Amino acid sequence: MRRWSNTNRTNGTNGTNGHNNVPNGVQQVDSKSLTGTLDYINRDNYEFGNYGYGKNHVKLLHVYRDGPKHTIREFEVDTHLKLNTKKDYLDGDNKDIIATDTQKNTVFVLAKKYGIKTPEEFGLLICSHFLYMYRHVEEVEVALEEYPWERLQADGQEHNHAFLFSPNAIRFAIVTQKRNESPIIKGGLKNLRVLKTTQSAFTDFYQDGYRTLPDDNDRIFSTVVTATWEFSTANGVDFDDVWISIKNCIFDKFAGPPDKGIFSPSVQNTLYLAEKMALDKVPQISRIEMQMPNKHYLNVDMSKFPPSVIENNENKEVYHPIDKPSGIIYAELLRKNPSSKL
Ligand SMILES: O=c1[nH]c(=O)c2[nH]c(=O)[nH]c2[nH]1
Repeated sequence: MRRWSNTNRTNGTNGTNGHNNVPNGVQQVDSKSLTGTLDYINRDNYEFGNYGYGKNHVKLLHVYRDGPKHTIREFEVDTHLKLNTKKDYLDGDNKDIIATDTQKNTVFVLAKKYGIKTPEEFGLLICSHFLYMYRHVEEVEVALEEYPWERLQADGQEHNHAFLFSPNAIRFAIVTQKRNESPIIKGGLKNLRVLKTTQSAFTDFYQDGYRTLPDDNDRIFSTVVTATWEFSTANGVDFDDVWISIKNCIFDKFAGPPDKGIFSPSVQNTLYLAEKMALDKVPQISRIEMQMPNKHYLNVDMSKFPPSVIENNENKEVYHPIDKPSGIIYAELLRKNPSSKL
């Protein structure tokens, strides 16, 4: 391996004979043919793991104008391609490379030609375009993240063309397709931060000499939900509806009814119940995975303060939010027989 250094020795003391960094004892040959020989040996010794290339964060706003009523969708799109040769990597031969700049253009042209309904459908369109247009493309992956625009309401009436950025949750989709195979369509949400002030406990967990955390019968529960689900079909699916339904399953199992709420014995149980409800409610998904970091709000021990400072030291008002460390709870739930629901 070449050693990079900032000294400029040419007298051979660095283990070379002073000419072109050829190791001592090696007969000097034409450097081009030596490189070629080494390449040949290396190709036999090594193989590629994952590889591919593409354009990340292609920003795109699409405006659909239906008379005075306008509808917008704004995305950041990543397109990744895998070609059926590696001559670009191995030989520096660029002939097959569909430039990442071309990939960016493709996103704009397809949005202009066909419009955008949902991130999932736009992802499917981009995948089929690349596979159809270029025989040497073996696999396409398109990841889309949507900007959370909501139509503005004025006096209870929906505005025709003004929108509010409402980052309650970020929607994303990932569509991958290999040549001659069906696409894999995933939908998801992230950054959905929620908190409740009661109806959460954590008790009866493993007791040994390492445990210091006491049982807590009434704690703050806060998390930032990430959920990813996989569709078993695209036929007749209303992808917007599915996204809202699954978000509502999370709210149902986290928050419960507005007056009484719903009791959570642990993050694990709440996560499982939300996933189960999503699989029950949305037959077109085959699996769902969620992550729920436990954003801790620690009780501040007011008993340490003297009565002259604080009278009622039974504290149910003041908590100390802790960023790190944070608990992380995750699980994936799958249908045992994926085709049984459809
Ligand atoms: O809901 C919880 N699950 C845990 O696994 C855990 N661990 C912990 O310290 N607090 C919590 N809370």
